[in-house]
Amino acid sequence: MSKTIDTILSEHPMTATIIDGKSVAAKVRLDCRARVDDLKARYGVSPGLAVLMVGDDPASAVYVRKKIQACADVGIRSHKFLFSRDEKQSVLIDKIRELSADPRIHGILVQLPLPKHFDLKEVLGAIDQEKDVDGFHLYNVGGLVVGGTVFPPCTPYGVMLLLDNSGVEIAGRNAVVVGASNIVGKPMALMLMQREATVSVCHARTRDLAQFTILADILVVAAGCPNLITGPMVKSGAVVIDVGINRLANGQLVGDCDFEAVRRRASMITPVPGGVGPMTVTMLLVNTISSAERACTQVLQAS
Ligand SMILES: Nc1nc(=O)c2c([nH]1)NC[C@@H]1CN(c3ccc(C(=O)N[C@@H](CCC(=O)O)C(=O)O)cc3)C=[N+]21
Repeated sequence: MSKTIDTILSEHPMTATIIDGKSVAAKVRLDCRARVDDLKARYGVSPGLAVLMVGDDPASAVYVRKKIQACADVGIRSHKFLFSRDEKQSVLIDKIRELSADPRIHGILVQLPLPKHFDLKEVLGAIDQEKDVDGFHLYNVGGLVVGGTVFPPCTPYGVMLLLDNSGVEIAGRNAVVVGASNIVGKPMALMLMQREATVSVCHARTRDLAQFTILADILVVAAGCPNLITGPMVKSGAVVIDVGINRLANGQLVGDCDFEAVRRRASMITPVPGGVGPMTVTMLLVNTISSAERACTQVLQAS
């Protein structure tokens, strides 16, 4: 009699295949390049992204630099706007309104986190929803709830692409999301739900977290706690997506999983760095290009 997959898995501790975010990102960026060239040829338009950054948080500066470099790589114009950390909110909002009205700008991104005296809802609400390439405006969040949003938020969108690109079946499977932030955990859960996964959402402080994670066929961890997920918490053969980015005291960059231990249980795992991070930046490019394409075709329909 042939063995069930569960028997085979329990008899053979596995070493997970590494899901290479960099190489998937490179493939998607090739496609981006082609779409940018096409926009230029058909409409004489090159997509434009505005990146607004408040303060000089070193991590934010690194991410902003990566985004701007990625834009340059595929032919997207990027415009960076820096504000001092004690800038008035109204000055930032005026700039967002100006960019919202500028037809050469197709995407507006406000780098987060903002200093405490900013009201995040008001700032994000000032972004034209048709240019909200981060997908953080309430309109786009609502779209996500109903299914089929205009701009899926970049990190969970990138995770879905990694899963699809790796041939992971989603419908009917158990997905556990650890971390319920507005930018990763919540939209991630909604996207997995939309694809008919059975979704549980946990927190770093969930009691007996392992009781939930052990059921996951697909485990997405975005809690920002190094070593939160240890080997025994992971079901044999699970697909593990580590969204955490933590800088240790020794300067090392690690995710939320004890990578070596989890790797011996999982069938696939994303590394940190080189997993979800490169996809986040890439999906920003995808959203910006989609926005430019939409703007071009809308002009045609109107005339
Ligand atoms: N409005 C807004 N939109 C964002 O998309 C946004 C944000 N704010 N605030 C911060 C988070 C974080 N984020 C990352 C981008 C790139 C990597 C990335 O490229 N990581 C590399 C390594 C990074 C390194 O070496 O430091 C990797 O994982 O391989 C990670 C994280 C975007 N975010």
